[in-house]
Formats: sequence, structure tokens, C-alpha cells
Amino acid sequence: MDPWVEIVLPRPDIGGSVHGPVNRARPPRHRRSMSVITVTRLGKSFGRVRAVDDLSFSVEPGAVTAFLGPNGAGKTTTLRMILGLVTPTSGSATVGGRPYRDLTDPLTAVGAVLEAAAFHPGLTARTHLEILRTAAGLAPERVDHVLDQVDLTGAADRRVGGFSLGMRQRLALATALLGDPAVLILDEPANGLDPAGVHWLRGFLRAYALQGRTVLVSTHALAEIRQIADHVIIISGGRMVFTGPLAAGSDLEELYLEVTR
Ligand SMILES: Nc1ncnc2c1ncn2[C@@H]1O[C@H](COP(=O)(O)OP(=O)(O)OP(=O)(O)O)[C@@H](O)[C@H]1O
Repeated sequence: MDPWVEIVLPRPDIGGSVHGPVNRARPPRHRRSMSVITVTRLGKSFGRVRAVDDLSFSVEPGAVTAFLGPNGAGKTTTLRMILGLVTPTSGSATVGGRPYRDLTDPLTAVGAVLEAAAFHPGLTARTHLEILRTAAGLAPERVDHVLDQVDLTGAADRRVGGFSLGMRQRLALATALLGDPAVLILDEPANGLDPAGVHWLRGFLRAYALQGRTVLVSTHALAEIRQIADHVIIISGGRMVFTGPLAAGSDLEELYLEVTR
């Protein structure tokens, strides 16, 4: 069966179990061995604030991993360290065995959507993507492809300055997808999306993981992520408080409240 068909169909296990038949599909082997995020004893201090404290985890391919924690827990700081945007005070973070900054082809290795994505307001969505595509030496058809993936084709030639929050979020996702990356790292990706957009995003991320790719999503939307996550990492005060698979029928909100109390 074409794996793409599977995403558009509702998962048989939505509404309780996260380990239904679709979830158990084995991703292609070549992807499984390549794309993995490893965080080892990672730490970051901003002056006297210990934002991330001796954090270790790994993110496996072929799954959606939810990265959760209260406000100020250190999620964004951790993601920024994985992406080489913040220098760790201690420890390391690698993607496919290498620090992000050492990746030879970062755009095809990792796509990321971080909070407050900034775009030049005078550029159209298409021009924004075209500039990045050209710089990265990607195939010309990638721009139309990602615009179509995020349902922005109709607004492609409008200036980004006039975009709504949800449209900006879609453009941020299109930007992340430009290199058809093996790893997706997303910080609150549903921000500003309308209900149809959130529904689409769930299916999209599920399908991405089913292709054997790695999906790491930081979010506060527990009910949403509960429907698609295979694995959960919860941090609090910069430290790991829970990591493990989501058991069938388990209550994520209850677990979250218990471990972050
Ligand atoms: N550039 C910075 N300078 C100083 N302190 C910072 C900086 N970035 C983050 N912090 C602090 O580090 C801690 C962790 O912040 P971080 O943004 O990583 O948390 P978070 O889990 O993403 O929170 P939220 O869910 O609210 O987005 C907070 O106390 C925050 O104030």
C-alpha cells in the first residue's frame, strides 16, 4: 500500500490506543539507521538561570516523539541547541551522529519550525522559498511542491507581510520541508492553525514518521499530540522527568500533571 494513502485516512486507534495497526508499520530500513537525534548530558545556563540541566535522550526514526514540559522547562533551549543556534554550557547534541553545525547538507538532513519564525514582509511566499531553494541547490520543483503540501499555493504570490498567523505557520512548515528532510523538529507547529489545519498537520506528521523519518514536536497541546505521538519526553526545570512510549489507553494529561507537579 502506498504509505501516503495511510495518512489521509483516520488512524484506527485515534481516541484511545496509540498502538494500532498503522502505528506498527515498519519504516524503511535505510531511514531507520540514519536519522536520529541524540542528546547527551546537555546543559545550558543563562547567567544564574539553569535552563537545561544534564539532559540525555534519543529520538528514534519512524516515530513521532512529543517533547513536553511546563513554561520555562527548557524545551526551546534544547531544540535550539540541537539546531546549533545556542551553544551548550555542557554536554552535546547530535543529528545522525554529528553536531548540526557539522552537517554537510543541513536543509536535507533537518527541517525545523521554531517559535516566532521571521520572514521578510516584502517578499512573497514563493520568493522567500525560491531564495532558500536556490541557496541550497535544491530542485526547482521543490518550491511548488512544498507550497502545495502546506496548502499555500493560492497565496504563493502574496506578500508575507499580509499573512495571517496560520499562513505564516504554514510558510514556516513549507520552509522546513523544502529540503525533504529526514528529521523534522517543530516547536508548537499548530500555533495559529485553524481546526482543518490542525487536522491536516496531525495526518501529515503521522505520515512523515511512517515513511521512516524522525519527528520531534514540542507542544503544550496534549490532546492533539496524544493522537499521533508514539513516544513522550517530558522535562521540567531543565531536567528529564519522564521518557517512554505512550501505552495504549494511557492518559497523557494525567501522566504529564503527575510528573511535572
Ligand atoms: N536567551 C536567553 N537569555 C536568558 N534566559 C533565557 C534565554 N532563553 C531562555 N531563557 C530562560 O531559560 C529557561 C527555559 O526557557 P525555554 O524557552 O527553553 O523554555 P520552554 O520550555 O521552551 O518554555 P515555553 O513552554 O514557555 O516556551 C527560562 O527560564 C527562560 O527564561
